[in-house]
Amino acid sequence: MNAPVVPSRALAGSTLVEPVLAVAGLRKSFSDREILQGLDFTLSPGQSTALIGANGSGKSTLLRCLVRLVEPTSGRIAMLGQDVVSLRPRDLRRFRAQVGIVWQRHNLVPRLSALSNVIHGVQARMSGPRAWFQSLAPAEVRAEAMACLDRVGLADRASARVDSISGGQQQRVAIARMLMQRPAFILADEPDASLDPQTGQEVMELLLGLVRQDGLSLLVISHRLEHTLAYSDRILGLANGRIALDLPTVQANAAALRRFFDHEGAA
Ligand SMILES: Nc1ncnc2c1ncn2[C@@H]1O[C@H](COP(=O)(O)OP(=O)(O)OP(=O)(O)O)[C@@H](O)[C@H]1O
Repeated sequence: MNAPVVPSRALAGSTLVEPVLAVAGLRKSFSDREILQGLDFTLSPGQSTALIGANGSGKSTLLRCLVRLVEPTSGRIAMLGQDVVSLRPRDLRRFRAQVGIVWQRHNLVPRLSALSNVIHGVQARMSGPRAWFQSLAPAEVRAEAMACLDRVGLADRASARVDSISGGQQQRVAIARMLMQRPAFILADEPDASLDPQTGQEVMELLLGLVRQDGLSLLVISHRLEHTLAYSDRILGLANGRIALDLPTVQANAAALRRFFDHEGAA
């Protein structure tokens, strides 16, 4: 039987803070390979947490399990006050609408404008043609989409076709689209991959700004050591199917982290 998730309270200064995420005994197997071998951790709200580990250590699997894009084999997940594993399909959809996901590949519609793509983000909250077509979107949705584009520094490219803007700008449009969901929690799976160093840095800065200025919580996978050190408050390291590292970023030692990136602990 699964252990109940009792969100342990974390002390932040003198205030008791409810975790935004509590994971207990999380396991995931593919065929006979157990990739996640019983993970336990909690995250406090309003923090940026970096998830690191060697190729194949299970980072993406963990992220996907948190929103049940991959079904956990066993274990408990409490996120944003929801018992995620027990959610039925309709409630699962509602829950997912509160979680913004940023992928390495952003799946924008290339021939549509940046603004139209951002408007599509409202589908998490609204269905039908009004969520699909810029011309049918209510004025308040269009205004909110413009505000999201402005938040990512692209208000002046609203009418540009997505296939005419740079890779970094496309990633920003994807982040603006995700903001249309009004998420409370962001999961980001290598948002800085396939971008040049400067652009990757700008995207990471943007995500950290959402934590610092907008109070969102972020769990971000990055293969770049310098980004992990610069853009997180806490670092979780996966190795051999377990959480093998958990420390505040200010205490991190670059050489010790390097081993996680290079070879340590594929599952
Ligand atoms: N749907 C699946 N079916 C079978 N095996 C899978 C599936 N998804 C992932 N795996 C395997 O699980 C292991 C962990 O994969 P995962 O993508 O989670 O690792 P990762 O740490 O994110 O790797 P990377 O850093 O290379 O992206 C890998 O061996 C992978 O091949």
